[in-house]
Amino acid sequence: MIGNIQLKVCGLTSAADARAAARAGADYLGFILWPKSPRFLALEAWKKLAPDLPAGPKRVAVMVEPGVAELSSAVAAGFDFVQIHFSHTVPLAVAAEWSEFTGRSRLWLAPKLPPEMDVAAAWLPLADTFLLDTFHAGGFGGSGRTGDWAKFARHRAAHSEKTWILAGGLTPENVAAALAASGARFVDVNSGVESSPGVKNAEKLSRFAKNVGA
Ligand SMILES: O=C(O)c1ccccc1N[C@@H]1O[C@H](COP(=O)(O)O)[C@@H](O)[C@H]1O
Repeated sequence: MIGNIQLKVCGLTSAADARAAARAGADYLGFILWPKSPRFLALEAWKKLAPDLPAGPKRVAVMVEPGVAELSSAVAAGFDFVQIHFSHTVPLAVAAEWSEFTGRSRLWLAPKLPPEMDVAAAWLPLADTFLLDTFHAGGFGGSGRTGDWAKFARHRAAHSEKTWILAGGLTPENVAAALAASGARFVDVNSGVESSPGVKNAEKLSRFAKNVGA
């Protein structure tokens, strides 16, 4: 926690970067289990890494539309939370299955929302936490592009019983403006604190944390 802001640092692939994130004040460490990501960490690699991770921050598996077997393997591997990115066209029954499997308190839903679309009312009971990332037609996350901060503020105000995480293109340079415009109390940073995909930059991380607290 930095001031009253919770921080997740995502896209980690090494223990050294996880320690740097923890030193910067991360409450959550994210590991991307999606093979198409340039920050992909295979589950076997995660299992080797886990004993060297810093104590304290919670561990988040980031997945894209997982099947139940895949989800089951991730949960069994010791993650505290599962963040699932998915197309808005995924049937509700599939999302309900994710929720039944993890329980709503461990599930972070990250719907891929076209600009004109809001979080569907039917998804809300499935998870306690929602992550709003920038829409980009060609992918699921890690775009490095900023999103619609007013839309985030609207969702947060309309459903204040949920935890809302702001993601998408956050950097040391824009995070203070993003917090002010969105009202977010929980941010997720990824490519904005990297030297290259999957490799974090300690100087950017500490500047990001400083600006979160400013
Ligand atoms: O980073 C990825 O490659 C990725 C792939 C698939 C799903 C999620 C992914 N990353 C998530 O994207 C957001 C924002 O990233 P960025 O700051 O715009 O680079 C973040 O939640 C990551 O967890």
